Amino acid sequence: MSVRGTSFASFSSVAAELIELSRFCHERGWTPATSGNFSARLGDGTLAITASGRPKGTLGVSDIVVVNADGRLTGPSAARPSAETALHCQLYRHDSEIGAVAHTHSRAATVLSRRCAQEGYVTLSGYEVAKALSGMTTHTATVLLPVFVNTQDIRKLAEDVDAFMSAHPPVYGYLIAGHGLYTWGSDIASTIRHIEAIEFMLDCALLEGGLS
Ligand SMILES: CSC[C@@H](O)[C@@H](O)C(=O)COP(=O)(O)O
Ligand SMILES: [Zn+2]
Repeated sequence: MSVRGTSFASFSSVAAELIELSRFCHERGWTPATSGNFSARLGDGTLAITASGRPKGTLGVSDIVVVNADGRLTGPSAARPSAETALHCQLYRHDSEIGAVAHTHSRAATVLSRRCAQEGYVTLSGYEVAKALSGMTTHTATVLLPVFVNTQDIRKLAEDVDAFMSAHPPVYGYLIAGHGLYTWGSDIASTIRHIEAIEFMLDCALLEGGLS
């Protein structure tokens, strides 16, 4: 599928890739109702991001908006950027290698993040598919996903995520309790690989019924 192998040449090509990525996640049940949001870096330092409140299975190009590094619209638009734009901006600010970000509300991420909210992290250990994560070379490594308390204070959450990422690199993604998963990659192709791998491991962990 064309989601794999993205270049960040133009808004229209990035928008098409984001629409496809959104549909890909929606078809797998990872973005129920209008949940989830997706973004990618454009060549000029701005970001293309899904508009707020739109059903992620049927996005059109008018459902993708452009914001600057602070999350503000770069031009007139009938659509508002995602309510969680600040979480995307934090990631792009934190690491210049991040080229795309995906946020899902899958059943596994929702249940496991609630189950592990007290501990503050979900550990995914012993899964071969962990090697799909960039830089991960062995299934024996543990993927640790921090779990943050859910809040409507997105700016504060972004600060907390930033502090965690600075203190505990490398971070492949994070969970928000009862809410969902954020993950990212150097481009849309690696982001979709990461989200598939992490969602798969979360599904396995949910089936296995235990986590520490
Ligand atoms: C439909 S409830 C989910 C939202 O509150 C939010 O968490 C979400 O993921 C989507 O917000 P959005 O503003 O559409 O990007
Ligand atoms: Zn959300």
